[in-house]
Amino acid sequence: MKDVYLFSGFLGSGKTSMLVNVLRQLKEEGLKPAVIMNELGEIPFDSQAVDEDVPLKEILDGCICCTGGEKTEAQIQTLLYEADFDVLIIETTGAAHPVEALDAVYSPLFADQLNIKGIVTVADSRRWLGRDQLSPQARSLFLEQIRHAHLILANKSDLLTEEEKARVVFELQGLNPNAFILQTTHGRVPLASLKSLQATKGDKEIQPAQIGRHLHLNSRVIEFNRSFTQEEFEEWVRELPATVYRMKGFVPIEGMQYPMLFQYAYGLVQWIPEYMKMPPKIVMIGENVQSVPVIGEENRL
Ligand SMILES: Nc1nc2c(ncn2[C@@H]2O[C@H](COP(=O)(O)OP(=O)(O)OP(=O)(O)O)[C@@H](O)[C@H]2O)c(=O)[nH]1
Repeated sequence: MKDVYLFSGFLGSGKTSMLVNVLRQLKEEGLKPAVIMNELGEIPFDSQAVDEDVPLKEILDGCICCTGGEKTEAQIQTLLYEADFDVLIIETTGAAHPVEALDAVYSPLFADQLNIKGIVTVADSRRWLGRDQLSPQARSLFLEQIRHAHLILANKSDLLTEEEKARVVFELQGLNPNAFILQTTHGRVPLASLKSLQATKGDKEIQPAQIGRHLHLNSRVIEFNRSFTQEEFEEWVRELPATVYRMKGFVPIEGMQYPMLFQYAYGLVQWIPEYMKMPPKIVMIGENVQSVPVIGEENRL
């Protein structure tokens, strides 16, 4: 039997950071992991985080209504057929309801080959404290991801005071009294905590809330035809509406040879120099992102 973990969590909470960390630990133990990754947006950005020797299937989808169970089921089938692995990790998009994804894994097609260990939800601790700023639909999704988890990471704890950390754990435990909660930074979860999970059969009966269908999340690819200073770019980011939840990609910055890797999640911007020429574009994910004014577009009018 192959162990299966489902990684869930709101946009930008730290799922890919956790994935990278867990893959490393699995390899150190001599286990062979495989990954299924569903991403919103047309740029296969997160898959770069997975080493080439790890079998990987990805769905790049702009529309969350289409990232449903059938595709996951087909991906699992292909992996079982093509690849040799011991542990399967399924990273859902930050817009997915974890139980819908779990449903696909419980398919009778491979019930005798997969041992479903459980849902691990990464929560951005700061976003948890600021969850009232989310639209009601986005907040419901965030809460559902926590409610159905078997293990919760209260991630980004480096950004909180001791008092805030205690509050986050207390509140998360209140919402999901059955899950084990860990305070983490950069998704660093000990492999032993994952291994000790065993999803209860009762989860199969949970009716998916289908929240994703009502949450009008969309993604937009923004291409740049000029360079910016970091300051002007960050000023644009600061003025964006709160319904822009996530951005990632490559931005041409004045004085830098190649576009810099840029990440944005819940008010935090991260820049990392790139040593290869990556395409100067980012993906923006949120609600109604089509109407958001974009930096640099004034030149094209
Ligand atoms: N300060 C801080 N930043 C973090 C932590 N974990 C992740 N980040 C940053 O948060 C951003 C998003 O992290 P990812 O791991 O890509 O999040 P994700 O959930 O995979 O994102 P999506 O797949 O786009 O939903 C990146 O810029 C990370 O470097 C943490 O514990 N502390």
